[in-house]
Order: sequence, then C-alpha cells, then structure tokens
Amino acid sequence: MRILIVGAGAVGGYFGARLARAGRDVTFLVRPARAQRLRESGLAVASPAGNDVVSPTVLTREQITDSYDVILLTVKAYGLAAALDDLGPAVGPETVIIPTLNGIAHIDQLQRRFGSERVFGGVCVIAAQLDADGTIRHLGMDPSLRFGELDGPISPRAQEIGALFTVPGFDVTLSEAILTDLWEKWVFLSSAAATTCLLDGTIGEIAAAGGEGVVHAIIDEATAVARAAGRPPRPASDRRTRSVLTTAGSTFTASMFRDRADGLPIEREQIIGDLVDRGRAAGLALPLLTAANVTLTGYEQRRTC
Ligand SMILES: NC(=O)C1=CN([C@@H]2O[C@H](COP(=O)(O)OP(=O)(O)OC[C@H]3O[C@@H](n4cnc5c(N)ncnc54)[C@H](OP(=O)(O)O)[C@@H]3O)[C@@H](O)[C@H]2O)C=CC1
Ligand SMILES: CC(C)(CO)C(=O)C(=O)O
Repeated sequence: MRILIVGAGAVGGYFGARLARAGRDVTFLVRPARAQRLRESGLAVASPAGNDVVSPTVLTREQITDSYDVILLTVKAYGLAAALDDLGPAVGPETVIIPTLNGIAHIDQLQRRFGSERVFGGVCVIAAQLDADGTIRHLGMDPSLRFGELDGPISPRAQEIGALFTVPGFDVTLSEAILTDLWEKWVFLSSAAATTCLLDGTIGEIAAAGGEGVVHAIIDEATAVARAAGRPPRPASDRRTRSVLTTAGSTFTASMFRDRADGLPIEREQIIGDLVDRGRAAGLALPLLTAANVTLTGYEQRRTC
C-alpha cells in the first residue's frame, strides 16, 4: 500500500521517518523549501527512541501524478485549507485520509471536501518539534497513533492500515470510538493550552502559585462543552487530564504556550475559539476559556500587525 504523508514537520516527519525506516512505501508531500532540504540532507529524527536519518521520496504538489492508499495529514490547522487544495490530486476512490490535527473542525472540512467514506478520525500523541535546522526533535511522551472509522466498528480496511502502520518507533491502536477519543484529547489540550497561556507558566509553577482551583474550573468548562456535544470525557480521561494539569513540580506546557513564547503562529481558532463558539451556541457561560481566547486573539493581532 502506498502512503502519502502531507507535511514533514514534527508529526509527519517523526511518524513518516519511522514508517520509511521499516520499509513501507512512503512519499512526503511538502512545499518547495522543505523539499529542497529533504533532498539535500535527508529527514533527520533525534529521539530518545533512536536517532535516524532517512532519504524518503519527496514531492511538491505539482508533481503528484497518482492517488495513494493512505494519506496521513499532518499540517497545522492554519495550513489546512491550502493543504486540502494541494493534496486533492492524490485522493482516489479508495483513498483513506487519517488526520492528526487537534480539535474537531477539520473532520467536517475533510468530509465535505473528499466524502465521509474517505475520512478516518486520528489522534496522535507525541511531544515533538521541527528544529530550525530541519531536524525532527522528539521531546517526550511515548509516540502513538490511534485511528478508526468515524462511525464505529473496526473495519477490514482499518485492520489493514493498522497492520501497515505497525512499525518500530510508535504504538498503533485501532479505535471503535475515535470521535470520543478526539473530544477527550481536545478537552485535555484546550485545558492545557488555556491553563498555561492564561496563567502564564508551567503546570508546576501554576500549582506552586496556588492555581489548582482555576485549573479544575478551566477543565470543568471544556468538559461542559464536550458534554453538550454528547461526547463527555470518560472517567479515566477526566482523571488523567486533572492529574497531568495539576501535578506539583511538572514542567509540562502546551505546545501553544511554547509557540506563543517563540512568536510563532498558534492554533487558537481550532483549539480554543471553536470550543468557546460551540459552548456559547449551547448556552454555556465560559468565562475562563473566553479569557484565554481573548488573550490569545490579542497575541495573534499583535503578531500580524
Ligand atoms: N508537535 C506535536 O507534538 C503534536 C502536534 N499535533 C498536531 O499535529 C499537527 C501537526 O503539528 P506539527 O507537526 O507539530 O506541526 P509542524 O509545524 O511541525 O509541521 C507541519 C508541517 O506541515 C507543512 N505544511 C503546511 N502546509 C503544507 C502543504 N500545503 N503541503 C505540504 N506541507 C505543508 C509545514 O511545512 P513548511 O515547512 O512548508 O511550512 C510544516 O513542516 C497539528 O495540528 C498539531 O496540533 C498533535 C500531537 C502532537
Ligand atoms: C499535549 C500534546 C503534547 C499531546 O500530543 C499536544 O498535542 C500538544 O501540546 O499540542
């Protein structure tokens, strides 16, 4: 089966390099500057799970000549619209698209564009970044991919893709409840981003400053939106979110906190803004998430003026 990885940044680079190393038929769809670097220097991964450099097949959008069996879509949310235009020629009747984006809005966009039957839900766990020299740096967390059909049972094609993606360097799980999984991750990530950006520190710093009550209140707001959408986090997920975001001494920050500190674009709209919009539409008052959204919108406005 032929795999197209769209984007060779932190997520696409890590998972794509592991698939390529295992001998899978992997092609990267990238933009011209990244293509040039990958062709010159290869794709380097620096990871506690093993450093590697692979030399994958690399295409830019005008070089797509055929469709692929599986497309792993790993662009940031603010690059999604352009990426959907670019990858269109790679989508055939049997193609399955697995997105790794956070939030939920991209699922509707993909379904509208390519048809529901071609879209899986996907949840990716890793803490990774793309360094200035083009290296994929795996910072922490055991890398994993979880995916499945949007409407439930594990299908034969999901099993086939699960086997294809079973390679050293990350875990793969097939899910019968990927929309619930996506909402659980969204509740966790939006709470993490709102907490660290609004209270402006690491989880350990916030705990030491007496912030635990505020953290729980932020999680309560995100959870209320998920409940209103019919996707409340299951108890194990709720316990994990509250534990990770209130652990004394933790150096954890959301990637949005780090991106803001580095002056980079952030996925505010998809991670916080969309949650606030859905909560308001359901009649919920969300003072803390709204405050985080306002603060981060201010950052975006300053960044672009
Ligand atoms: N980093 C992490 O630890 C995690 C991230 N995620 C999620 O995964 C997604 C990807 O994140 P991440 O890998 O960190 O992001 P990065 O910014 O590191 O990588 C995204 C890559 O997509 C490329 N890209 C953008 N548009 C296109 C396009 N039209 N065609 C081809 N390539 C394109 C960019 O390339 P270019 O160099 O040309 O700009 C960039 O290298 C996000 O939604 C994020 O929320 C999920 C879990 C963990
Ligand atoms: C929480 C984490 C690291 C999980 O993969 C993530 O997705 C992010 O911070 O963007």
